[in-house]
Amino acid sequence: MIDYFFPNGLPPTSTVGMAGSILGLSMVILFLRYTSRDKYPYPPGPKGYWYTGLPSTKVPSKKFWLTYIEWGKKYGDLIHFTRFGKHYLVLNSLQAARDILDKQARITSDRANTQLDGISHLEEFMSLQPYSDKWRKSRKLFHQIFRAEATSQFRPIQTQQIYDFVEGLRFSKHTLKDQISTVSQKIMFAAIYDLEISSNKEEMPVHNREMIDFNVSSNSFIPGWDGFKYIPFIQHFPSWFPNGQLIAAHRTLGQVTEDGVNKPWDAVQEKMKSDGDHASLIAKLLSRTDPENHEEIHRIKWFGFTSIAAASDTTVTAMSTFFLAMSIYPEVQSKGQEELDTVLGKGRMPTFDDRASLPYIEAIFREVMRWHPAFPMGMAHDSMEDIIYNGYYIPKGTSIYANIWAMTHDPSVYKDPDQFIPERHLRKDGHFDNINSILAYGFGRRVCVGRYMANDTVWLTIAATLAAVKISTLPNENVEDYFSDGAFW
Ligand code: HEM
Repeated sequence: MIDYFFPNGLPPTSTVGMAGSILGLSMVILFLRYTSRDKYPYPPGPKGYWYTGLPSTKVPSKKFWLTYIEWGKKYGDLIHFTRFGKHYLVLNSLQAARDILDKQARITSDRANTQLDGISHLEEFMSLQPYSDKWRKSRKLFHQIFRAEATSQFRPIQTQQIYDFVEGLRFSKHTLKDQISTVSQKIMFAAIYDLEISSNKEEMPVHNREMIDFNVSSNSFIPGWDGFKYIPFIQHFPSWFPNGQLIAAHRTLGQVTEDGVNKPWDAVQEKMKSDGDHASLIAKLLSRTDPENHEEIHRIKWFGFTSIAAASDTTVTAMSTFFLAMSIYPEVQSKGQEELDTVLGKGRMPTFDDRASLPYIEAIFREVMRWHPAFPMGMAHDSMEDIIYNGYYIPKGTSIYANIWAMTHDPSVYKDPDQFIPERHLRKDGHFDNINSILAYGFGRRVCVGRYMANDTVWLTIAATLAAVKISTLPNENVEDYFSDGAFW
């Protein structure tokens, strides 16, 4: 009988002991989990049904960040709900975000990956990778390239492209939105691949656009909308099944992503063969990598497309926000232009070296980042352990969203938060808050790794545009149309 269970004889006592210990430990963990769960309630929030959780009709898809502010009036700064067994938590206050996402970053820096994300290759993007060795190695690579001291390498590219963009504002036949999107992508394609693109409608930038559009149209950034992905075996469900189109769309996205990664990569490989002087960032990274180190080469390949995808639309949103603000607040525009005229003299274009002498332009930049943060609710951080916070139980595996919008529009911190008031950032001592305090870049160990480059691009766009163009004279543009929904989507 015993032989039946252990055909190779009884296991050694140490193995039995170990198994016993593991069993015992598991029971203790289970016990602790249950006692934590029993002792501490989940944070308050709207209730749903067993398993399916909050119905999708109750999960807001438009201006969702505002809905959570409304819900906050009823439930408080922490709002909890479930969808298909997955726990979601929205943090409406900066204090809670600092406590949970910054101070406990060791256990709140995960990203959830599902079977569907594997189909669409989303798991290859550093921004979407779980908190793992794979992510750590990618993040290190990004950090080397985009850390504060290194981003000055991109300034010549940013300067040339932004000056050309400003020049084009006077006569270009393209819409403002296309011009902004083009310059944002031009900067990134030049910086990463040394590839010149002339329009956002070209094949390579379009792959990037399609990927972003997918994430936006599938509501990927909205707390709870990805709940269906956690249904077991969802990747095998037929297309007529609810959400079946989204499952099929993940397969299509897989192809888009592959093209997005491969096309510029192949173009760089060609250039490296045909042009001995080719010195793109990708080529430089490859030149110091062992050709047999396939893991590192794979990482560099995905570093390229991830940078393009992460940078383009976020930067576009910040730039567009600036144009919107200037068209609505002409007095702010005039003040910025006066400062430029006084400090630089009429007709001189600003450079990065002028930044410290232009406090009002700096204040406009800070206000742009506050007024319409590009990612109003950032990206979800998943918890890797159970957390007890302020007497509430946040289970392991909860997707935690910081409501950045709520924090940058907190009336107790910002008077008249919906108004665009650069003066609120000017202090008597002439100093500004550390650039890392800009909440639009997120939190903890997942904070935007490209923020120093983004600061440069957005700041120079503001300064150069105000130095050369009066925004109300843009040809037949109603800038507000670009923000039909309060942010770029
Ligand atoms: C105004 C422009 C930008 C804004 C507002 C912005 C905002 C953000 C936010 C909110 C996150 C998520 C942070 C979190 O999880 O807490 C993020 C992540 C990221 N951003 Fe940016 N971003 C901008 C530009 C850029 C640029 C220029 C790059 C260049 C490469 C970049 C690369 C990334 C990457 C790779 C991540 C993922 C980091 C990780 O998961 O470890 N971003 N960004």
